[in-house]
Amino acid sequence: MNGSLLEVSAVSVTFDGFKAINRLSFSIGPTELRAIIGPNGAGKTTFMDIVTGKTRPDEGQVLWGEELTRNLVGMDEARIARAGIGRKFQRPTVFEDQTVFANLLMAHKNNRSPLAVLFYKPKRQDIAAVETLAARIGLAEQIRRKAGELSHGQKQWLEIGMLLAQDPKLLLVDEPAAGMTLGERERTADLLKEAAKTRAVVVVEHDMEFVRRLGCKVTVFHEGSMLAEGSLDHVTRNQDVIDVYLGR
Ligand SMILES: Nc1ncnc2c1ncn2[C@@H]1O[C@H](COP(=O)(O)OP(=O)(O)OP(=O)(O)O)[C@@H](O)[C@H]1O
Repeated sequence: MNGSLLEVSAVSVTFDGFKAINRLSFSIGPTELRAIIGPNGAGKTTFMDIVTGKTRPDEGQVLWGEELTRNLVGMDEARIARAGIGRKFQRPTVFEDQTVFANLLMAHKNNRSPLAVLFYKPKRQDIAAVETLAARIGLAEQIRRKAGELSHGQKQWLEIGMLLAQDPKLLLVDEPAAGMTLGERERTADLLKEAAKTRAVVVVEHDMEFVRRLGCKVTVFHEGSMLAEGSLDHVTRNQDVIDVYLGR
């Protein structure tokens, strides 16, 4: 065991002659929280697309598992999701007409059809698991409300909860703090920190105040490669990082 759960090594992707990812290497441990920052077009989304199987790299490996024995390159998105990689996109995608409880139950049963849940009678242990999860994501009091009535921040937590219900080993989260109030950002940071105690969590984020709140190692992407890595203070003192952010 070498301490990594995911190891991306020397991965490249070219779109119409443009190298969006250029010999990128990245690794994360099994219970680690990591923030990825970088200017627009640095390759952050493409990186997540590669890990989740949406985009196939032209070269390189994406090794996965506690012994890093599986190469995810060439596996389809559904298989990668089943292998334990969950992804949260920027916009919440919850079932607005269903309650918080029904949304979480659906995810807990790993059944994406709202109709199936309608005709399914949950067992007592499923109800207890969903209630525990609702409390974990700060929505215990909203459990009977329809998801469509929640605030933007609460919808984001609900979706994080739906992903946690499936117990992924790695959770990829795209700009969770966007559009949130300060209070919601604080709670989101706490939720992600808590989640990373039992799994790996990668957060792509532009909001530096939020990244500071996460208090984790930061990886800076630039032009499809890793430019710097370390604490937020360490990377923001790095001259290359300063130049990139100032556009020099
Ligand atoms: N399907 C595609 N076809 C062509 N070019 C693409 C495609 N996907 C991404 N790109 C290009 O690859 C580069 C990296 O894009 P990517 O979206 O990964 O960056 P990013 O770091 O996520 O940026 P942002 O912070 O703006 O979301 C960009 O120049 C983008 O225009």
